[in-house]
Amino acid sequence: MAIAPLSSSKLSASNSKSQSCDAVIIDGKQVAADVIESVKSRRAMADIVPGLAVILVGNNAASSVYVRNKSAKAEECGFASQQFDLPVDTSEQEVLELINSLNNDTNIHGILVQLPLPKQIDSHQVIQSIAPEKDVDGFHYLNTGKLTTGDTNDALVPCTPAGSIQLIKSVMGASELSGKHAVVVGRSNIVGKPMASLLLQENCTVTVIHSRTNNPGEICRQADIVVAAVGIPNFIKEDWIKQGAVVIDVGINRITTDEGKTKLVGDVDFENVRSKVSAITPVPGGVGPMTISMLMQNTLDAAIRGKSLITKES
Ligand SMILES: NC(=O)C1=CN([C@@H]2O[C@H](COP(=O)(O)OP(=O)(O)OC[C@H]3O[C@@H](n4cnc5c(N)ncnc54)[C@H](OP(=O)(O)O)[C@@H]3O)[C@@H](O)[C@H]2O)C=CC1
Ligand SMILES: Nc1nc(=O)c2c([nH]1)NC[C@@H]1CN(c3ccc(C(=O)N[C@@H](CCC(=O)O)C(=O)O)cc3)C=[N+]21
Repeated sequence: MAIAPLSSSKLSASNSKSQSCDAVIIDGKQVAADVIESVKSRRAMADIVPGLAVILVGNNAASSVYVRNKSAKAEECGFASQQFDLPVDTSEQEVLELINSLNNDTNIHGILVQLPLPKQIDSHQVIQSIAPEKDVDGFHYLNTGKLTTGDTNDALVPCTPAGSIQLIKSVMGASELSGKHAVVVGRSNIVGKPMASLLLQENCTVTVIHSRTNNPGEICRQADIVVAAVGIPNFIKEDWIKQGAVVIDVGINRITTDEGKTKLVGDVDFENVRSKVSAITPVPGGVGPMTISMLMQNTLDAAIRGKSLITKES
């Protein structure tokens, strides 16, 4: 197994293709750690303490783990992190009031509401109530609008797609990405759609597959780049993949093995697909750690922009 360290991150096309029998397993933990190092040094240079508020409603076990990981990483970066654990029966109004107070809190630069929310709360209303400049998930209309129009200079871009692009760029130069056929499997607002927008911006030819797509395997087989964000284990099979493709597995699925153990797997049949690809992300250790790193990057960017606005106004 070849692990791609960041030092060899810009593998050339010929390089990656010659490894088609021995795929590069993209080391998401390493790329994510490099992003964190850059966040730490930029934070120190800017001499600010970014404030990140993470709101968790209810006690979903997986969500609690993610939220704890986010808060721990924020502290490691020198941020002030505040975690709000609200009971499962919290009303929408109570969440909106909390967000309103965080929107007005000058020590808070980033607000994240962990999804999914309990059914009495309309997640759409909640997300749109976050001040766009503090929307570090990049889910507010202003940020999604900026992304789809290509106005990404001061947009907050959704963390998972932003991290996935960075992983693709760790094995493919920007010029190589241009003109490639990228197939995104999944069209959610948090992964599939923003992923397609980012790939378009990299001049890829983009196809999005969803649950109503006819002949998904046939389409996927044409892809130079496959991004899988479906939520179904082993959804992407070996015969869906073109020789030498780059495969990014966003899926996070908890399955029970024959031995009765819980295991984390992606959406790609990793063991059978890996022999065909030039590069592939593992689960765990692929996109997941990048999501958290990009959240830290977005929070720092939001804090730096907030500071420069205050300086300009004063
Ligand atoms: N690694 C990370 O950091 C993150 C991982 N995830 C993981 O990524 C996966 C996707 O998440 P998310 O986008 O939120 O999930 P959603 O459930 O919101 O979206 C799933 C998408 O897959 C499509 N889909 C479902 N079944 C099929 C099918 N049979 N054929 C083709 N397409 C299908 C759906 O199509 P349709 O729209 O037609 O229903 C939908 O667009 C999950 O495993 C999630 O846990 C999510 C966020 C971050
Ligand atoms: N508002 C909001 N923003 C999100 O970004 C968001 C969300 N809600 N709800 C849930 C999904 C899922 N998600 C993950 C983040 C990190 C890992 C991650 O770090 N995964 C590790 C493994 C962690 C483990 O062992 O469980 C890995 O893949 O290596 C996974 C999934 C963010 N999401």
